[in-house]
Amino acid sequence: MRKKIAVFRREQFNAAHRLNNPDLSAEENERIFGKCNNPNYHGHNYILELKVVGYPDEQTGYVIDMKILSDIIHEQVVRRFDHRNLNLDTQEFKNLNPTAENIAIVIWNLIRPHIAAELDLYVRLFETERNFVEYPIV
Ligand SMILES: Nc1nc2c(c(=O)[nH]1)N=C([C@H](O)[C@H](O)COP(=O)(O)OP(=O)(O)OP(=O)(O)O)CN2
Ligand SMILES: [Zn+2]
Repeated sequence: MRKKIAVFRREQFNAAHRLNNPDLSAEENERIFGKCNNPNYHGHNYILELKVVGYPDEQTGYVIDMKILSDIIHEQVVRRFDHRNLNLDTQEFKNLNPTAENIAIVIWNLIRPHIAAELDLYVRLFETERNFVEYPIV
C-alpha cells in the first residue's frame, strides 16, 4: 500500500525590517511593536523550512526532488528577499507589515504555484532561534 510521507528542505535568507502599522499613531506603534518599531531597521537571519507531503512516485521514489525544491525556494524567496529591506525594497511588504506571520503567508503564496497540485505544502519560518511560525495550520 502506498504511504504518504513528508519531505523537508531548509534554506536561509537575511533581511531587514521594521514592524509598523501606518494606520496607528507613533505611540501605538511603539507600544505594540516595541523595539521592532525602531525607525532604524533591524535584521534577522530567517530560517525557512518547507514541508511537502505526498505519495512517493512509483518510479523515482521521490515525493519531490529536493534539488528542485531548493531551486524553487531560491528563485521565489531567496532571490527576492535575501539582503533586502523588506519594508523598502520589496513589493510584497510595501503595504503589509513584515511580521513573521505575514512573511510566512507571503512565502507560501509564492511557492504554492510551483508545487504539483496533488502535494501539500507547509511553511515554517524561524525569525529568531525562539520565535517561529507555521502556515497553514492543519
Ligand atoms: N507574533 C509576532 N510577534 C513578534 C514578531 C512577529 O513577527 N510576530 N516579531 C518580533 C520581532 O521582530 C523579533 O522577532 C523579536 O526579536 P527579539 O525579541 O530580539 O527575539 P527573541 O524573542 O528571540 O529574543 P529574546 O532574547 O527572547 O527576547 C517580536 N514579536
Ligand atoms: Zn524583527
